[in-house]
Amino acid sequence: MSVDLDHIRQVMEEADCLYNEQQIEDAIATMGHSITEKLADSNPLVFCVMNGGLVITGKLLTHMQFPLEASYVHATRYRDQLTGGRLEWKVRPSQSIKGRTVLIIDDILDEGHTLDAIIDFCKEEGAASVLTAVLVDKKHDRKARPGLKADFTGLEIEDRYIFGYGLDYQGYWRNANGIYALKGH
Ligand SMILES: O=P(O)(O)OC[C@H]1O[C@H](OP(=O)(O)OP(=O)(O)O)[C@H](O)[C@@H]1O
Ligand code: HPA
Repeated sequence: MSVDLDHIRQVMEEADCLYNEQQIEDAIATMGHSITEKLADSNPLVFCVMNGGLVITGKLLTHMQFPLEASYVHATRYRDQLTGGRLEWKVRPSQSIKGRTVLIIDDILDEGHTLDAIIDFCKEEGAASVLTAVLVDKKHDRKARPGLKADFTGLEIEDRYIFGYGLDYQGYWRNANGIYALKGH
């Protein structure tokens, strides 16, 4: 499918900025501090959830100055759509997670099916403990289970379709240096 770049540019021009770069960087630094307090002595295995987790993971890692191993998993359920479908695993963890403390980092906890599936997988593989960190938690009552929360959350956002800082609109604007809400959604 060909992409209309004029549309992609227009989406950014019309979007509402919910958080600017400084607000997000401050939230990431606070998350890094909390994660360090909790995990500094646990030799964790840290997984970025590709693709959306790319930006937050890279930035968060520089606030985690203790021994850890960093790697990635790739799971997707939105595939350029505005609503989620079935979770598809593209890359599962390549190293053994048995007995390890695992930290999963993603851009967003929306309905939470993605994180839940990755948590279940890590537990089935014998992880000693599984913690989660997300840049944003979307406020609504459609969570995969009541009260679902990440262990570390950067920012809360209203119930709109958002992009920037790893989050995409039709595969674009993961590189936007703020968190933006799509006009009309
Ligand atoms: O909480 P949920 O409702 O499950 O949604 C959150 C997931 O959706 C997005 O991934 P997506 O499937 O769009 O793939 P992407 O990371 O490649 O954008 C996002 O990066 C999270 O992984
Ligand atoms: O609001 C969103 N924006 C981009 N990707 C997403 N994946 C789940 N929710 C969202």
